[in-house]
Amino acid sequence: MEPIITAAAIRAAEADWFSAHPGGDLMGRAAEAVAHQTARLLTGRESWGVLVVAGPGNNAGDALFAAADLPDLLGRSVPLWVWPVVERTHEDGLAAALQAGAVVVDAGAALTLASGVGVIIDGLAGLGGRPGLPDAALAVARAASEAHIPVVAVDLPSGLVADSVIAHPSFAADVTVTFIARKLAHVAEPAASACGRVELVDIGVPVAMTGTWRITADDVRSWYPWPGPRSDKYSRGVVGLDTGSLAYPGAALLGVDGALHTGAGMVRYAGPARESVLAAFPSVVAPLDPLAPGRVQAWVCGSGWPSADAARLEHRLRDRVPTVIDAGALTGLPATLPPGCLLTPHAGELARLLSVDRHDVEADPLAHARTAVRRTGATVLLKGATQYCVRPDGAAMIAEPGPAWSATAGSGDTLAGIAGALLAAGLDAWRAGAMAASLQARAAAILPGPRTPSEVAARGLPDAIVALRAPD
Ligand SMILES: NC(=O)C1=CN([C@@H]2O[C@H](COP(=O)(O)OP(=O)(O)OC[C@H]3O[C@@H](n4cnc5c(N)ncnc54)[C@H](O)[C@@H]3O)[C@@H](O)[C@H]2O)[C@@H](O)CC1
Repeated sequence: MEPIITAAAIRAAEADWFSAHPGGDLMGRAAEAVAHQTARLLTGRESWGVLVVAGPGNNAGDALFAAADLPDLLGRSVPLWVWPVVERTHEDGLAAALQAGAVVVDAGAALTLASGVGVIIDGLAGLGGRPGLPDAALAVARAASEAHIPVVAVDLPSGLVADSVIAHPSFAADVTVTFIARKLAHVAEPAASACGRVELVDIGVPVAMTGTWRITADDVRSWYPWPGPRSDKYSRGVVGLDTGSLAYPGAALLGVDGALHTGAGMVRYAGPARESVLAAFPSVVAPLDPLAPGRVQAWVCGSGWPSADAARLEHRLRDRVPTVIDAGALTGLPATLPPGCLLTPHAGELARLLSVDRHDVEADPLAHARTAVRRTGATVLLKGATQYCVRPDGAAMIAEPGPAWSATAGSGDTLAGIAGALLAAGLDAWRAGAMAASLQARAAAILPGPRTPSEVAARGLPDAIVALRAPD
C-alpha cells in the first residue's frame, strides 16, 4: 500500500526534518528533479525556451532553481523567461534564474510565450495553493493547453488543492513532480486528470501516515487468493448470490459472471433468476427453493433488486457471513449490520444513504464514505471514476483506476460478484473491496473499447488474474 498524505502532514514532516537538519537544503533536491523532468520534455522539441510561472512561495523556489539548473544539465544555453505572477517571488530562486540568463517578463509577454515556448514550469502554487487561478494565469494556462505546450507542474498543478479531488480551474500538466508522498489530488479524479504523469521524488523526508492509502500492483498480486495443490472448492470459497428480480434478471447473471471469473470455488445462486442463471452457467448450484439452507462463505445481495427488501436482506444476514450489500439493498439497512459487511454504493446511492446532495459526495467522496462507515459500522466501497474503500476504523484505500469505458450499466453488478468471490475466499472486506475494483479495472484495461460487463468479466478477468503472475 502506498500512503496518500495530506498537505498538513507534509508540512509537519518538513518542519521536523528542518529541526533535525538545521540549514538543510530540500529545495535543491526538489529543483533537481523538476529540472530533470523539464529537460526530458525539452528534448526533441523545436522550441528550446522555458517559461517559469512563478508565485510567491517555495513552490516558485523549486521552479526557479530548476530553470537555473537547465543549462548545465543540458550542456548548452537555454532561453529562460520568468513571469512573476506576484510582486515578490522567491528571491533566491529568482536570483539563481537571472544568473542563468533568465529574462523577467510581464503577463502580456507570458501569454505570447505560452503558445510558443518549449516547456512551461508551473511554479505558481503548490501545497499552499488556493482553489482556481487569477485571470492572467488562467489565460496563460489555457493558451498553453490550446497550443499543446508541455507543462511541468511543481508539486501539483496550480489551481488545484492538494487534499481535494475537485478540478478547479488550473494548469493542465503533462508531468507533475511531487515530493515525499502523493497527495489526494494526484490520484483522485477529476483533479488527477490535470496532473498528467505524476513523478514521486523521495527527498529524504520521513512522513507520518494519515490513514489513506493507494493499492499497489504488489498488493493486488499478493492478496489475490491463489489456489494451491491442496485447494478444493470449499477452501477456495463458496459465494452465494441473492440478486436479480423479475424486473432485472440481468443483474443476477452479471454478478454470477463476476464471481465465477474471479475464481470462486463454487457459486450458489438463490434468487428469482434461477432459470436464466443455470442456462448461462451450468456450474452454478441453484436450489429450487431459494430459501433452502446451503453452505456459503459470503453472500452478495441487492444487485437488481427493484427496491429495498428488508426481509430479504435480513434473511441472508442471519448466516452471519461477510456480505456484499449492493444497489437495492442499500436502502432499508437494519440498525446494526453483522461484522464483515461491504456496502458498494455509487455517489448517488451514498447521497441517498446519507440524505445529502450527490454533488456534496462528489466534492468530498472520502469524507462522505467515512461518514457512511461511522453510521453503518460496515466497510464502504464508494464506486466511481476513483473508487474508495473505507473500513470501520476510517482507513481508506484507493483502488487502481480503470478506463473510462468501464462506466456502463451492469459493471456494478459484476463488481459485486467479484467482491463476493474475494470475501468467500477469506479476504477481509477492506481488501476485498479495493481488490475487486482493481481487478475489474485491470480486466477492462486489457480489453479496451466499448465492451459489455460480461465480456470484461469472462474474457478480461481471467487474463488479468493470470497476468498478475507473469514476469514483469
Ligand atoms: N518546505 C520546504 O522547504 C520545501 C517546500 N517545497 C515546495 O514548497 C511548496 C510549499 O511552499 P509554500 O508553503 O511557500 O506554498 P506555495 O509555494 O504553494 O505558495 C503559497 C503562496 O501562493 C499563493 N497562492 C496560492 N494559491 C494560489 C493560486 N491558486 N493562484 C495564485 N497564487 C496562489 C498564496 O497566496 C501563497 O502566498 C511545496 O508545494 C513544494 O513545491 C519543496 O521545495 C520541498 C521542500
